[in-house]
Amino acid sequence: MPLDGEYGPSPAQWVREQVELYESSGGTQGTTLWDTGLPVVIVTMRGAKSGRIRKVPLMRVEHEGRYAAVASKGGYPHHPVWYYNLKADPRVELQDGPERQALTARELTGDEKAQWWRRAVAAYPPYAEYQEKTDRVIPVFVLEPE
Ligand SMILES: C[C@H](OP(=O)(O)OC[C@@H](O)[C@@H](O)[C@@H](O)Cn1c2nc(=O)[nH]c(=O)c-2cc2ccc(O)cc21)C(=O)N[C@@H](CCC(=O)N[C@@H](CCC(=O)O)C(=O)O)C(=O)O
Repeated sequence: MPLDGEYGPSPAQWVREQVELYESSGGTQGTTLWDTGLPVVIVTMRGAKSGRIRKVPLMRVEHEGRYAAVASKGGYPHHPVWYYNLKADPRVELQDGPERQALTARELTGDEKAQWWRRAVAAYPPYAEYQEKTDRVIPVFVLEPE
């Protein structure tokens, strides 16, 4: 069942604008992190408190049809609030370029997390710097088909 309801745009203009460009272009524009050329996906989820639809751009970390969602938030001391959304309702829709699919989020631990962390850092090396700069252990979810 698709995630529908009232959309709650990000209060961060650069994030809101990236979502708008990505979606309005059918996933042909706004698909990288600024001018880095590194690919971005859009993860749609339900707000844990508001019930509103939230759309969160994340770096694209993909392996054999599954994706990682890295709750780095630039190494800030606190988790991004979307972390709590996924804990409350793991159903997401992921847009990767023009492709959109329903996936389920599962928080990772242990060896599985370590494996996906290596993949994440390979895709976006600053993740390692973010983890260095905070005592917070950056959570990683895998987004996978049901
Ligand atoms: C600012 C806040 O955002 P956040 O959920 O903390 O997420 C912060 C960032 O992680 C988020 O903006 C990411 O998209 C930033 N970001 C990345 N963030 C990452 O953590 N990892 C990435 O790999 C990443 C890549 C990326 C690429 C492009 C880009 O444009 C942004 C990127 C926000 O949107 N707050 C809303 C509420 C959002 C929300 O989900 N509220 C919940 C309540 C949640 C709760 O409080 O429990 C609800 O609706 O019920 C508000 O204040 O109105």
